[in-house]
Amino acid sequence: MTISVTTFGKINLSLRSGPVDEHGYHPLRTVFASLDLRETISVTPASEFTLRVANDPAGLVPLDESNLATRAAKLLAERVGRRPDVAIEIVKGVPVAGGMGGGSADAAGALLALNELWEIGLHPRQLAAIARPLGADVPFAVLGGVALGTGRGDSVQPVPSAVPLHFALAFQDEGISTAGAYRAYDALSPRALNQDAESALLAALAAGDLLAIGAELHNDLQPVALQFIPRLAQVMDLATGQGALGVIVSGSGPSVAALARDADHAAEICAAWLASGTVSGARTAVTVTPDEAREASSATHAAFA
Ligand SMILES: C[C@](O)(CO)[C@H](O)COP(=O)(O)OP(=O)(O)OC[C@H]1O[C@@H](n2ccc(N)nc2=O)[C@H](O)[C@@H]1O
Ligand SMILES: Nc1ncnc2c1ncn2[C@@H]1O[C@H](COP(=O)(O)OP(=O)(O)OP(=O)(O)O)[C@@H](O)[C@H]1O
Repeated sequence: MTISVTTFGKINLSLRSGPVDEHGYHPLRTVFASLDLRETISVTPASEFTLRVANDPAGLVPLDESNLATRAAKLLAERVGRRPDVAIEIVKGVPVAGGMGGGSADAAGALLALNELWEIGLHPRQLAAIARPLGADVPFAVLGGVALGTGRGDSVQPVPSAVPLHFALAFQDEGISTAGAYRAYDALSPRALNQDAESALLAALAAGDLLAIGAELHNDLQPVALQFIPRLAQVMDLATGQGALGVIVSGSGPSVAALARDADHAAEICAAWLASGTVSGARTAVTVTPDEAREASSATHAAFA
């Protein structure tokens, strides 16, 4: 029997970070949103653990013990006291090292699929708690939707969002290491977190006010991404010139997200980017509702091999 689940890439509509703590992590307040960039994770009983990754032509995803889906499977097996005797297949849909949480989505997918296959019966909230040591973004990747992340970004509470948000996304060939981005951020001497800095964004999301949402998009890591890849400033200006309602670097970068009025407007921004030669790829994406995320992440099909 094979169990397949879909999990999603994300952007941070708002990301604010305080200075590094004694554990080398940064206290965050971030508003996550799942986008319809899909990772499919399939698990099948096997005599020993194996991992296959499809749709990664450049071979960027590690296949060793550092793979986040492998780590997730082994962590869950250990928690329930069994062998991780499973074959995992991942079909990538999120660009690797683009600041869009693809590896975290794979870890989340492995947890959700194995929870079904091994009939563990944990609630997604319990899986999100188990997921914390795998990475700060993994608890949100388990739950999906639109949510406020605090702590390291790993304490996640859903927030209301009234309308779908259409984005144009611009990708780059080179990646930015998340740890490297936070290290460079420290050199900017960040100040302590303001505890309600995202309240205007949350109000705009609840009201479905696209103009206000666009104006409130914010990323403290953006200056760092622009230092690493100065061309991103041009990419952002191009989207603004096309009438984007707001433009940000996604997470630790280097992907850029431009909020559009609707799907057609998002496609126009992508066309302008592709014509400019400043991006390695571009596509439109829309936010995924909590219901869609929940449905996709509970075993979508169980097929008998
Ligand atoms: C940039 C974001 O994607 C925004 O959601 C996340 O903050 C990063 O989440 P992630 O990739 O799951 O991060 P992890 O795998 O936990 O950590 C990678 C590295 O990022 C840095 N890190 C991450 C999260 C955080 N709150 N503070 C940090 O300083 C640490 O140096 C850590 O060694
Ligand atoms: N299953 C996986 N898929 C992709 N990358 C993985 C995976 N497991 C481990 N990695 C490693 O994690 C690194 C970051 O990959 P990922 O695509 O998750 O980046 P990201 O989207 O920038 O992450 P984030 O937004 O969470 O900071 C990759 O360079 C790769 O070495």
